[in-house]
Amino acid sequence: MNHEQLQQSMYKLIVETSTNLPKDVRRAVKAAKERENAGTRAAMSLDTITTNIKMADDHISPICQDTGMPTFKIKTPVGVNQIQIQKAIYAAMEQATKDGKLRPNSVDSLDGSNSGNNLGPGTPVIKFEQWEEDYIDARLILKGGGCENKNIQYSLPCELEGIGKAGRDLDGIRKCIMHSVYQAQGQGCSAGFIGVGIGGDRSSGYDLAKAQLFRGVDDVNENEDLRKLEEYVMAHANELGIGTMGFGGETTLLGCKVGVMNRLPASFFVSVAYNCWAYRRLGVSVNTETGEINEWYYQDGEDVSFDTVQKEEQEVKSESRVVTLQAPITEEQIRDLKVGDVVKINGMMYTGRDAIHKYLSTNDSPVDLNGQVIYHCGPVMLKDAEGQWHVKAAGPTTSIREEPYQGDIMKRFGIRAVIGKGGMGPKTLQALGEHGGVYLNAIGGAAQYYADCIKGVEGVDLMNFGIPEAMWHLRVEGFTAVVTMDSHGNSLHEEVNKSSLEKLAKFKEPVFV
Ligand SMILES: O=C(O)C[C@H](O)C(=O)O
Ligand code: SF4
Repeated sequence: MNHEQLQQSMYKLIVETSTNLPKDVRRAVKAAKERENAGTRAAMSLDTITTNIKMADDHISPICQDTGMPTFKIKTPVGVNQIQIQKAIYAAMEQATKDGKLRPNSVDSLDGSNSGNNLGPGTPVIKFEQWEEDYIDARLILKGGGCENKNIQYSLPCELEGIGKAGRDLDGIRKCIMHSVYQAQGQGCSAGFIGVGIGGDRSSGYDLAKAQLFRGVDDVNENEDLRKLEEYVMAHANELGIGTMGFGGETTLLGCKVGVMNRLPASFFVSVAYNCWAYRRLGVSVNTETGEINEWYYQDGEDVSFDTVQKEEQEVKSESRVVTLQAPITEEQIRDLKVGDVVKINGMMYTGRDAIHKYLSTNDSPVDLNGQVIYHCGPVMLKDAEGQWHVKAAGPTTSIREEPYQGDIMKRFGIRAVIGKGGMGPKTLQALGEHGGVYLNAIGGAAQYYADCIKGVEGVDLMNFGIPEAMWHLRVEGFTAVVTMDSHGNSLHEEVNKSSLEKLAKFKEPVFV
């Protein structure tokens, strides 16, 4: 096989997957957008999401800053050298990382160091299979860490919060799936897609769940029971009212695919793989002799374009109060904000995620954070020939991971605003009240949209933590986010969690008997 051409084909697969959302996913996002009422938070969020999808397309830049776990599924004719394919994938991964199409995302689990090139033990995941066709089928999914954290595995029988007892039958499975959507809330960047695996052991069950994510969004399950189950979940999960980003709304789930395999007599697992709206998976068929791409998968049908609503127009339609703030921000300005307000930030903000929060809990800050804004974000960055850094993608990361540290750090350093996604817990809410702070929710996955608001990179600290974990000093203009936790004890996340739990309880009665 032509090795250079094969590497080129794998590079194309990686770049397209990272930057161009497949058509079946676009159709689902578009349908969701049409269901939401104009002016609501859900509609505004979906506008940001569709604008972001278009920007990623236009700039050939990552849809979301989180490259996720690159997972390849490759089928090869008997006799094709799989080691050669593996080498081509490694080289292509390295190149795509250098070109800013992927974030360096492979981290040593023990010492926290980032390999820098997306290669390392277990990264990327490549699964080979042989088949009797005469071409190579290569598929790739980039599944982000935030949604991966919302995967869940049930062991039946069990007792589930809200929806009650789940037995070892189809109805028990139904309950697990409904519960899985509830427990994800908005933290996996809803509206999401789920792949469900029934049976297997703990690892093959999850594999089966993830394999479902390679099915087309519009395909119909051939197994009659599973088809009914998928249709039931699609009809009812949206009644939970979790909505885009957990802001409430009509659409919580965009797809549900269920697979089944045998199990052991003693075990009955239901494994759910949750994928965010930024459902980046594509596939190609490759000629075994030339290494060239013959065909792309998941791209059937007409182009799905999103009408580009200008940011300004969105505000006019929105019912929310819009407040512009210049950092550093005063306590008085923060105390004036209420849940539901839309805030536009100008000035500086500082990124900080897992490593920075842990560091700040026992060390001094490298910069004066008094009155400043912390952004839970691990961006994709590129350095030019002059040594200047540029932001290639910069959406928020899941904030709840910082819950153990956030309140103390805000108080100790005088931080006034924290921007992230998915919300934070009671400890932070209490600290916001005591100290005079606010939590702002940015739209998860909208990495191009936010990168566009960043007008300059003025410095960086703690680069030893690696690019995603370092503290980047960003100058922003019109960085827009919604107040979802305020200094008056209100939390939209708490409200949506509570109301969706009540709605979940409505699905307690048996359906599949
Ligand atoms: O790692 C990130 O940048 C984001 C992550 O995928 C998340 O959803 O929290
Ligand atoms: S930030 Fe959201 S959209 Fe991006 S990978 Fe994480 S869960 Fe997915």
